[in-house]
Amino acid sequence: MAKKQFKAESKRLLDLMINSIYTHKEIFIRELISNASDAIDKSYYKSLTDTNINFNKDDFFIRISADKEDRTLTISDTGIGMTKEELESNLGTIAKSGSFDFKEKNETKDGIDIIGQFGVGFYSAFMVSDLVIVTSKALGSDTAYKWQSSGADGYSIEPCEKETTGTQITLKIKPNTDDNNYDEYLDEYNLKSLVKKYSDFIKYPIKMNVVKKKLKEDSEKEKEDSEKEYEEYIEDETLNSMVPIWRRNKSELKPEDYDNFYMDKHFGYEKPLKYIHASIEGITSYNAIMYIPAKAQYDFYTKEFEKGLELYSNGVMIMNKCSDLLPDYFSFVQGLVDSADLSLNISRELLQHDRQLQFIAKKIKEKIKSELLSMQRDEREKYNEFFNNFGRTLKYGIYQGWGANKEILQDLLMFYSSSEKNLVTLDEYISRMKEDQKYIYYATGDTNDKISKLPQTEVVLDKGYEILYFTDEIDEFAIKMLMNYKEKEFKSVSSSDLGIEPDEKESEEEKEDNKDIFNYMKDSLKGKVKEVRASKRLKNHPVCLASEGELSIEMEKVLSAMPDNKGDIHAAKILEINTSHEVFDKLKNSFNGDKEKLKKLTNVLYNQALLIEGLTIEDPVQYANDICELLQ
Ligand SMILES: Nc1ncnc2c1ncn2[C@@H]1O[C@H](COP(=O)(O)OP(=O)(O)OP(=O)(O)O)[C@@H](O)[C@H]1O
Repeated sequence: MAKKQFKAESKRLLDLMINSIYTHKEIFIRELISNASDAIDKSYYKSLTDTNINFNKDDFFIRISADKEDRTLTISDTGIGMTKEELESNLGTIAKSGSFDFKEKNETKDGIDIIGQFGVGFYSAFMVSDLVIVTSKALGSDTAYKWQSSGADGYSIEPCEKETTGTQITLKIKPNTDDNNYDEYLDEYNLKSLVKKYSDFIKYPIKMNVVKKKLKEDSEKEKEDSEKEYEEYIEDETLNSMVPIWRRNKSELKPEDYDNFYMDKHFGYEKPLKYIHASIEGITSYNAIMYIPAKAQYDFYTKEFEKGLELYSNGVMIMNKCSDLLPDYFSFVQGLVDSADLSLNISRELLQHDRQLQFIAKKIKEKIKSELLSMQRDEREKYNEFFNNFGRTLKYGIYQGWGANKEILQDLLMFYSSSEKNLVTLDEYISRMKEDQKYIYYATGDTNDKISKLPQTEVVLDKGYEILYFTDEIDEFAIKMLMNYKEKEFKSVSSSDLGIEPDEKESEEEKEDNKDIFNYMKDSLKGKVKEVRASKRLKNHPVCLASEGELSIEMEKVLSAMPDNKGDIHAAKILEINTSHEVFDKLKNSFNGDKEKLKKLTNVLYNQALLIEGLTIEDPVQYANDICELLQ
């Protein structure tokens, strides 16, 4: 029997494909099962238009069997089969997809769709086997044919015996190597779990004869457990569950069903906080089930974490983690998407630039947002829990996108409020703003408690304005990207211009009087502050720091803590002195009498202001010495 050569480019492609397209060899099983499922779809489809063909549901199935001794794995189906010519053209030419031809010729009816639209899947068989034998009998044909090939050297076709219509593919599994344990493709347990993993929702039964054990009849009652005897028997088991939960009607499903599915899929070990079920019919149709986990995954904040949703094409899993379906700021979402409309090209593993996929991703993003917003509105406790776990990810989303994600994310943000003593949304803040209030005020610090004691907050609180507490490092950076919310600008309580008129204005005369002393103090601090001036915000405290310009003191703190910090990032600091405080009288007296003492007082006050801000003192020894001397 003469061997035919694969078409020239096919030969190269075959080699490339076997060695590089698929990262996991085990997916060959998914490919062959989905081809089998397609072939059954085609039979079903023919039966819709040809009254001579009866489609009896029970006659259609896929069967897997493994023979360890022979090292063969066989996947057979009762689908449409292939004629000699089809074997030749479908399996002899890589990248010629028979499914695609079929689809072109026949309008899709009755929701039947065909998974394969690109012609490389079958060849994945060569990743695990060095001989592939396909015997096939086409629907309505009397003769069966055998196609066989051991890879790039070509293939042969000859007539053979086969009783039933359909296709049987036998793979001679490769011997084990140091790197690959091919035996696992002959192992019953492993095959079962691969089918579960990749093809659980194929709509036809995938059957396998499975060895089971039962108690021998006479061994049942009398004997002790250890003495009981078992016997093996064979059961024809259906390995897949066939109807995926996401294709079922929402009204049939209970919350427990979603929770169970979450656990079954090992998305997490705890009940999810929320499930989202989306069924979209349109130019691009898809079903999605997504979950907001109750807690961040154990590796969520590590480099190893991989975001993404499982991607199915018509019930066949084509990607374990499709990262293109989720923006980074929703990376905590878990779940899956199934669509029959994905135009798959080259490989099921290379989908990135697919337009349909981008469309689905956009819709999914909007759906997640609207579900989160309704949780925020109707289930505030739950939302708070969500936000405590994942709020930081949303804020990073605003920061990383340089504000581009503002529209989608800003309403999801929450901050602790000085007046509500709870997390509030920006919209809620705005709704409570006083008539004369120009800005959305915020204060930064390590904890809510520390912020509540900041001297800078006094004047804002005195005006009856609410303050948002920023305790996450990212907060102020994210807000800088937002710039404003509903046309209200954000303003740090430490900024030099608060937009609040003080009750008692410093008279021009006083200003002139104090100018010299403040200049002296500034000089004695040797460039550490940009200015020393009378504070308009302090009530009870003698001193505080304010900042001028884009970089705040809090941002300086965060940036200085970065590993690549060179110590050159400094906010423009202003030392504010409360001129109504008795400490100021001491400063004035020293200025007129003992300038050395004023230097010490200035250094102490400056360092106190640093401490209040949570900054470190540059020279603690000097600070301690100055205090000691002043006490003497
Ligand atoms: N079990 C089968 N029964 C009938 N025809 C089959 C079977 N397996 C493969 N074929 C035919 O061989 C063609 C090539 O298969 P192959 O898996 O390489 O590509 P495909 O299924 O079209 O696309 P995909 O890359 O998505 O699998 C198929 O389109 C189909 O016509």
